[in-house]
Amino acid sequence: MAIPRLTETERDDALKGLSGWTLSEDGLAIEIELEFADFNEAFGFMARVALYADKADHHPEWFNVYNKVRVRLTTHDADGLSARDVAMAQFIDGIV
Ligand SMILES: C[C@H](O)[C@H](O)[C@H]1CNC2=NC(N)=NC(=O)C2=N1
Repeated sequence: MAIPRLTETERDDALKGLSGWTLSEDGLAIEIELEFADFNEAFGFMARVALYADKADHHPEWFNVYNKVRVRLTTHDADGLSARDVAMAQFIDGIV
């Protein structure tokens, strides 16, 4: 399903409303590095995001080592950032 890509203005406005996220070098994704108390907390976070992702049919690209989780959000079907990425980032901001 084709999902519209955000315009540059929409993208920059969206980033202003998020906390801790940065635009990737290629401009196609937003990224964040999160640090938790321990692995248990980190994995619990990942479990919550996984349930959101499954429901939203929108999946993060992420990397976890012990208590750190790096999350990259992009919309493959849009070859760039879409509203789904912003919604997921807002969800993540709300639970960390
Ligand atoms: C078939 C399935 O609905 C699509 O592949 C969904 C799955 N999850 C997805 N996740 C992300 N990040 N981008 C997508 O374009 C996407 N598309």
